[in-house]
Amino acid sequence: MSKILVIEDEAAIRRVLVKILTEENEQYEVEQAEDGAKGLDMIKKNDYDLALCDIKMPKMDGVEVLQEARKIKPETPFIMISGHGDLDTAVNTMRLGAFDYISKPPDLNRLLTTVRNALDRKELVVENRILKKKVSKRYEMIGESGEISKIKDMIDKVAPTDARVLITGANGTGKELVAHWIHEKSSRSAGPFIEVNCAAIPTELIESELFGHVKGAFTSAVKDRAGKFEAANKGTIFLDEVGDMSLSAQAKVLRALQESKISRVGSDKDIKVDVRVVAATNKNLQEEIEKGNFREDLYHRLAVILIKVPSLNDRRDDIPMLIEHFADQIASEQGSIQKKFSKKAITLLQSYDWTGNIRELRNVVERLIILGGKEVTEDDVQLFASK
Ligand SMILES: Nc1ncnc2c1ncn2[C@@H]1O[C@H](COP(=O)(O)OP(=O)(O)OP(=O)(O)O)[C@@H](O)[C@H]1O
Repeated sequence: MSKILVIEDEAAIRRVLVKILTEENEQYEVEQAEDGAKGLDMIKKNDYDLALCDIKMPKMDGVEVLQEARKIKPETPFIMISGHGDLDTAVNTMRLGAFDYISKPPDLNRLLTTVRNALDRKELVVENRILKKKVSKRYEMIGESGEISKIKDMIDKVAPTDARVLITGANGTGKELVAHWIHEKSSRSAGPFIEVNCAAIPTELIESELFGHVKGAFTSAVKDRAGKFEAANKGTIFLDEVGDMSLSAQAKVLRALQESKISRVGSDKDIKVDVRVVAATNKNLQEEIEKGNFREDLYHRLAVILIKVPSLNDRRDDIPMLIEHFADQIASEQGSIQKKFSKKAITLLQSYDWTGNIRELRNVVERLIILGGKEVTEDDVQLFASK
């Protein structure tokens, strides 16, 4: 259903417009207002997908209606209807945000095409807004504790520079989120953000994954292929679980960092790359260096800036906000209404041991939303999330 409002003081024209639209498409639900003030009032109270608005009207003219409506419902498109004397004004309303204008008496074809176009665009605008919200919500960094504020400050300072950053912290503390924001807030944000999970790639494939290969470099290399460093050119590469990288891959990464160039496996041709490196690990790299598992020179190259992400147990003040955030996120993912958590339920959750960190907290919130009552209570927590 598309809700359309016709604001027109001339009864005959109003009737014609309503008739044309209702007969054109049974999905059009058309309402009418006989002057500008009434029209604006209806816009305030309802969500219309489109308004058709006459320019010359008593009480409040169409330009005023448009300007006021833009303030309260900017997403509602306006098609202005102009009479003989106000064509210039009609053209000017486009600058004020009107979608289009039609002249009186309305030409049937032009009217219907403009209406269709305006409705299509409205749908796109709304879809786009939902998508954008979804994307930014996924990466929202929730928390106001001293610990998280320090991290946010650090991101703001470090992001605009090209400095390499090493992010440390236990599993599920939000290291990837930090890396994402370093990229987003940098001048490279229009470029790619390429993530490589070094622990998930078999040792024998990591070099080819990072640097690419040429045909014949190894048995399965049937054609030339670019690696992640090349893919991340002009952007950021995020080396997650960097502590799990083989020593030979470490040597190649070191060269890429020192000389800003790489070569594909099986080739000695150098390729220049302009990539910012952000790495993360849950390992204690100092210990790995002592054990001979990690190159000290690479460590110093990577850890120009060190960001330590605290575990959830060290920032319990953020737990209530995180619960609310996840409850909201899960409700919108599942298309259900958001459940509230009682104060006591939140306090109990706040006292738990969250060694599994934020990822574990999110899973618990999801479980409680599915299994708990209308309002998630302390009993629900004890039953379904006891530790
Ligand atoms: N401050 C935060 N606010 C909201 N969500 C968060 C926050 N920190 C982490 N998350 C969410 O928790 C989950 C785990 O975060 P993330 O993947 O960044 O952790 P990680 O430290 O990279 O984990 P791993 O070491 O296992 O790769 C993600 O879904 C992330 O969006």
